[in-house]
Amino acid sequence: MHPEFVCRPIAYLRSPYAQRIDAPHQSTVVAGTESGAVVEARLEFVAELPPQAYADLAGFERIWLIFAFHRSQGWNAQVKPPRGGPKRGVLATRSPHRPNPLGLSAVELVAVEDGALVLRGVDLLDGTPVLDIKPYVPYADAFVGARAGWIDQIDAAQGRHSAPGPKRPRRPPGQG
Ligand SMILES: C[S@@+](CC[C@H](N)C(=O)[O-])C[C@H]1O[C@@H](n2cnc3c(N)ncnc32)[C@H](O)[C@@H]1O
Repeated sequence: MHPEFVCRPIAYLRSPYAQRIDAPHQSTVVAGTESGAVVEARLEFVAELPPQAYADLAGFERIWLIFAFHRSQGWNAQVKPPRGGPKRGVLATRSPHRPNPLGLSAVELVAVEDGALVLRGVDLLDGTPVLDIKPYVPYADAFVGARAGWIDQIDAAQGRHSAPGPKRPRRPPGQG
C-alpha cells in the first residue's frame, strides 16, 4: 500500500472563470476581456494561515500556484490534447485530468493585501483550492529554449510558437 499525503488548502481563488470552457489553457496565454480590460483574480487565504506566512511576497513579479483541479473527475493514461494530433501520455501533457489532480501555474502577482493576493494571468476556475505558493525565481525556474517534445513537433508542423514571448536561439553545442 502506498502512503497517502493529506493536503489542506491555504487559500481559495476568486476568478471570473465559472466554467472550464471560460478559462484559458495556460496562465501565460490569458487574453483580456472583450472590452480590453485586464482580467484580475483574488486569492483569499484561509483564516488559519498566519499573515507572516505570506509576508515578503511583495516584490516578486510572479508566483507559482500549486492547486487542486477540484472540478476534475477521473483520469485516463492517454489524453487528446486540445492543440490536436494523436493521444499523448497524460504525464506528457498539462491536462486537468491526472492521477493526482494537481495543477501548477506561474501567475502575475499584482498586490499583496491583508488576507489576499491580487493576481493576473490565472487559468483557474473560481473556487479553486490552492495548496501551496512559491516565488517564481528566474534563475531557478526559467529554461528559455528548452525542448518541448511533441509540442515542438506540432508547432514546427503548424509554423507557430506555443511559448509566449521571444524565443531565444538555442546555444550551439559545446557553448555551455
Ligand atoms: C490545461 S490546464 C493547465 C493548468 C496549469 N497551468 C497546469 O499546467 O497545471 C488549464 C485548464 O484547466 C481547467 N481548470 C482550471 N481550474 C480547474 C479546476 N479547479 N478544476 C478542474 N479544471 C480546472 C480549465 O479548463 C483550464 O482551461
